[in-house]
Amino acid sequence: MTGFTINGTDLLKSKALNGSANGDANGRSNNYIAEECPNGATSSTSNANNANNNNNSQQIYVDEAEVENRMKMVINEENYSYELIKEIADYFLERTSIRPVIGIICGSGLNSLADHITDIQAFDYKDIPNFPVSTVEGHVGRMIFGYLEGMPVVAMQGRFHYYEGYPLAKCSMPVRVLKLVGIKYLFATNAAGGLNPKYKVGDIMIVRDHINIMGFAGNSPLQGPNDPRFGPRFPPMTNAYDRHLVRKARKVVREMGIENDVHEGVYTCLGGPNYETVAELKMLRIMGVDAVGMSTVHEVITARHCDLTVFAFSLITNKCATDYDSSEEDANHEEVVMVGKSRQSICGELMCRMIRDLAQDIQQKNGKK
Ligand SMILES: O=P(O)(O)O[C@H]1O[C@H](CO)[C@@H](O)[C@H]1O
Ligand code: HPA
Repeated sequence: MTGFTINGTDLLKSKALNGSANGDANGRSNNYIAEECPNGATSSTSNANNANNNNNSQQIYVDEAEVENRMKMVINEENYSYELIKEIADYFLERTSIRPVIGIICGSGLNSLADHITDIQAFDYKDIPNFPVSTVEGHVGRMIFGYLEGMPVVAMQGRFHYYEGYPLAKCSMPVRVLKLVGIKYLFATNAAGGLNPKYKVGDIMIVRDHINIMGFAGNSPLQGPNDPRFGPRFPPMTNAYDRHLVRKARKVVREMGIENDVHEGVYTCLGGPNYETVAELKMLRIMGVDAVGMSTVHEVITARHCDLTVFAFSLITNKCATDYDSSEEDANHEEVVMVGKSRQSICGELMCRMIRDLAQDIQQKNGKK
């Protein structure tokens, strides 16, 4: 966690070292002295202890209320508080009577997935209070409520990426909004580079799992104070992509007769916006990555944290070059969007059939109750 410093003093560290929010057992308040050691390291002592403290360190008075304020600022700016997210959810709930069960995120060039939705009510991101705006070509920037295969759904035509300048928590904040709107399932889609040599441009990869490389570097959408109203501090990720929905997708793909163009694999998200070097792609392949993009992973982590059931697929929009003499063209976003558009009908059909099948399951389950 960064951003909690005054004059180089780590406020969070000071707070943690100095006891409860209401003062210590001896009735001392939690205002305390933080010491900035000459070597740049920081240590803290309580106000009372410090009277006897006679070393060379520079002393800085740290106010408990100020710490709380700073924490709130960071939570609101980067993580969005539960209350703020609820306000955004209420904005929709007050304006539409549709109560979606499934949330869909349309990837680059895949806006048309939402064309299958009927009885739509659309909200431009720019009109939604406290909502970010899409800045990437191929992402319309609209939230669409309606019905798909008879199921109430909500679709995001446009997502937020880290490279746009949004922190990860803000990129995936809409997932929490959709949770509070009432969805139970998240269907995420993306455009991705095919790293598995068997993948062709235009193929689909059902996401079986992901590798959270940004998480390896300590960057997570769940970073910061945890609000248990969303989920636990340490959520498991072993069933991140629901195994029943993966099985269902296999069946649907067979029914569609497209099994030769569809794979199951591992996705990873890099920060972007640059595409990868050959050396990076070689490393990712060794790690077991099949498709690479710049989204989805943080959305799925956020979705699993708040107990949504997740299904995701990648449209392979380009082949990644893993040697310097490769004849593959350099990746470029125009091509990514173009391939998305050229494969919109197959991606749309997969989505519709999955939702039709899932709707039948849900009906059956409800019938049995
Ligand atoms: O993941 P989506 O949003 O589909 O878009 C993918 O396509 C863009 C790069 O061409 C990046 O934003 C990458 O993440
Ligand atoms: N790399 C990263 N993100 C992408 C790619 C790629 O090759 N294609 C589409 N999104």
